[in-house]
Amino acid sequence: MATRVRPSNKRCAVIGGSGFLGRHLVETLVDRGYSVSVFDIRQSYELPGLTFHLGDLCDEQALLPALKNASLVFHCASPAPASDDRELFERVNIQGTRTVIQACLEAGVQKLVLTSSASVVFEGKDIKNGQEDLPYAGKPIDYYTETKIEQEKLVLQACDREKDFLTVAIRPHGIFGPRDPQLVPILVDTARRGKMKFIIGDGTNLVDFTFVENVVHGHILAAENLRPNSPICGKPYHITNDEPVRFWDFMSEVLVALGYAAPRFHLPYILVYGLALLLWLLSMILRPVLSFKPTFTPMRVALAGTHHYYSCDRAKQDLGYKPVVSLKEGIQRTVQSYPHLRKGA
Ligand SMILES: NC(=O)C1=CN([C@@H]2O[C@H](COP(=O)(O)OP(=O)(O)OC[C@H]3O[C@@H](n4cnc5c(N)ncnc54)[C@H](O)[C@@H]3O)[C@@H](O)[C@H]2O)C=CC1
Ligand SMILES: CC(C)=CCC[C@@H](C)[C@H]1CC[C@H]2C3=C(CC[C@]12C)[C@@]1(C)CCC(=O)C[C@@H]1CC3
Repeated sequence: MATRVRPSNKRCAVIGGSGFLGRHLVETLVDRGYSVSVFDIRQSYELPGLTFHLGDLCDEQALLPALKNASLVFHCASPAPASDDRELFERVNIQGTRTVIQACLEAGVQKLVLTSSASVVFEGKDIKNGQEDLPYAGKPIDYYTETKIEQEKLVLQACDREKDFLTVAIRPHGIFGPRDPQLVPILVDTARRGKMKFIIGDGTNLVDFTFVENVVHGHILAAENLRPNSPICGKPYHITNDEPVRFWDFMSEVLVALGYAAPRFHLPYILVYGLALLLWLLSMILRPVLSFKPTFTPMRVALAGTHHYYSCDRAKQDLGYKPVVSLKEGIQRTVQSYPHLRKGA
């Protein structure tokens, strides 16, 4: 009879480990003595002792070698929200996540931690101190959100104590930090093109921005607390900095620290949202003949002009979560890591 090697509980795999969050997670896991294998469609760095497996997560045969002997898998791969490619999101976030679950079951993985998103409940309307029991967005604003909802449902529903397969979802919001390819680069690009002069709405809307190391901390706590008798099985958890801040204050602080002017003039939210919707419709209609990606998408305008901050009381209670880096320190460390994005650089 073939003997099944019992996976070590310090052996894990990170799907999407070449990405912004994935790489920070991998580095922390290695520091904490985990043996890590990375699965991604690209390799963005090297680290001693780390095994890289290149492949598409939609391909189970490519995934299986990366999951071999791992008791724990983190799934933090997704196409970038800016791609706005419906087919790609459906293939990777929905079909691909089914494949990840199937591969985990086949490889004897015991725990799966998904990086979901707090945006799964966001429909463009204010959310103040939102709890995890808010319903999923009935009318998600973009395909990214639509497929993140389905992805989270798939992973949480797959939690099965009988099969010795436990799952949990982490819902971060507005991740920022060194090497982030999205937040600071988009902001600086917008400023360099002279488009960061306006505040959408009255500028008082509160939002969560979460330093990447806090998100990593939340993921590892979830993994280490995921046991058959624990209350966290099959549940989602908000992970934020627990310091909601005005969206426009945060943007201004980063801009000014990098040498750019803070936005000053106000535009009515409804007007900008309407324009963004029109532009988006136009880009859809013209897609067969002309491809252009508007900076001001309805989702971005909604994120910039509404309240969206979340309670992480559930994570504090069930996971013992507490942010490890304050917003102030997170902003300082982030700004210092982008010398090439300073004005004049
Ligand atoms: N950045 C943010 O503010 C937030 C991110 N999230 C979630 O966190 C996760 C990580 O996001 P980031 O690190 O910001 O993104 P990222 O784009 O830096 O990393 C995603 C990684 O997934 C990989 N990937 C994409 N498609 C793949 C495929 N078919 N097969 C294998 N690998 C594939 C990419 O190559 C990339 O390395 C995602 O699931 C995202 O939805 C959730 C909330 C906020
Ligand atoms: C809180 C949260 C979920 C942030 C996610 C990151 C991005 C969605 C934002 C990072 C930079 C932001 C930004 C805008 C929208 C949202 C971001 C892309 C604008 C395009 C909004 C309209 C403007 O006036 C310019 C902004 C540039 C930066």
